Amino acid sequence: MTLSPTADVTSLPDDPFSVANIVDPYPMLTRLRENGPVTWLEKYGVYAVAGFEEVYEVLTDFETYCSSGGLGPHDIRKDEAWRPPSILESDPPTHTVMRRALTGVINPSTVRALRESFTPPAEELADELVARGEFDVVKDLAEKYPLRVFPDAVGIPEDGREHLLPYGNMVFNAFGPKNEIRDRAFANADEHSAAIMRNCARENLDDTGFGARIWDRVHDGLLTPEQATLLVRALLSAGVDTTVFGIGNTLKCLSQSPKAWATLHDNPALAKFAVDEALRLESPFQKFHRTTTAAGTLGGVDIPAEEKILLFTGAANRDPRQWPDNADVYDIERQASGHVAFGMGLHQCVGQPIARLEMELVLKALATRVERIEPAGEPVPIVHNSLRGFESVPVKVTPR
Ligand SMILES: O=C(O)c1ccc(-c2ccccn2)cc1
Repeated sequence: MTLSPTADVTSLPDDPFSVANIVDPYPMLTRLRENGPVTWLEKYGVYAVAGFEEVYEVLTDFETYCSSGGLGPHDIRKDEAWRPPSILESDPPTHTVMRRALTGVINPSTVRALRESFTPPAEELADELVARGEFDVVKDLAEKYPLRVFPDAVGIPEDGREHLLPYGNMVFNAFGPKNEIRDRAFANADEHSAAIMRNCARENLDDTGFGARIWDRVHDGLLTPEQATLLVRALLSAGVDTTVFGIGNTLKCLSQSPKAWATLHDNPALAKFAVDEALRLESPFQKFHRTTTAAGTLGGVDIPAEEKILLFTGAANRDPRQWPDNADVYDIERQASGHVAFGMGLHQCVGQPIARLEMELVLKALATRVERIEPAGEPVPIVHNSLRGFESVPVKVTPR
């Protein structure tokens, strides 16, 4: 039951899940930020939060704004969840043991060990594509590279990997309303889910990957078999689509900024800054929900308990109050760190070091081989309920 909004919140009729607002979200996001700290979205009966300060407050106050209601617009504790909840849809104390297990397996030191095996595929792909001179950043690189390295790092079999992108597409579209976009993603849901769940079982995981390391924590009593299964599912849910979009969005920004590419080409060590600025400007993960556990106020606006808050992390990352000089412009020299593209606080992305390694290696492989990159056609945005990315980003490259 959705209570009517309290007196001091203003309403907007905008539909953040309309095709128009997905294809070009930024005018609407500016309207939301300028409308005030919290906006009542009449169409969905949720409170929209788009300013950096308020988004940051919601992300870091996990007690008032909980995750166990799920990241979609309906509370999964009241409506049927489409799949058993896992670490993403959990709060302390349940969350604590799963997070401890996962960070024991995936952390800067275990990810550093991946650099050696993650580098050759990036360089082979870069060699191939630079030789071609013209290619599609998304179809020929962003959708290929993560699938060359990440499934092996988790330790899943070759068989069934074609379900990874479609499954991630379901997971992330499920953070939006039950609309056509979500329905299309769920067209072959059972087939994708069955294939992914098979690869979460210990017997289907090789002995060297992240999956087996998670299962080790069952043998030492930290996790139940159900928790281990769901943590491997978390890796397979979250570890592909987001990095595909991260690579695509970063190269889309760079292909449209000759100055930025020249700076990166002259100093490939700037790859990290090029990535952070792209994740700020075109955040792959644009929006998702939290649920209030008690009545409170946010930015001076009263919000009742058990209400859904729609967090626009993509809008927060473009807040001019946080990035004063031209927040809407790609500037590789900008100090973009501090953005919320990987979330913030308790649920901050565990896979962040893996995603960063993948994006850094792809950028360095291209930056050392390519003198100039330029658009060879208009990028085509993907129509998606929570992720921002492109179907295609055609480019033309001039070898060094
Ligand atoms: O526990 C899961 O299944 C799960 C965990 C994390 C995510 C996620 C969401 C947004 C960005 C990156 N990761 C999705 C699913």
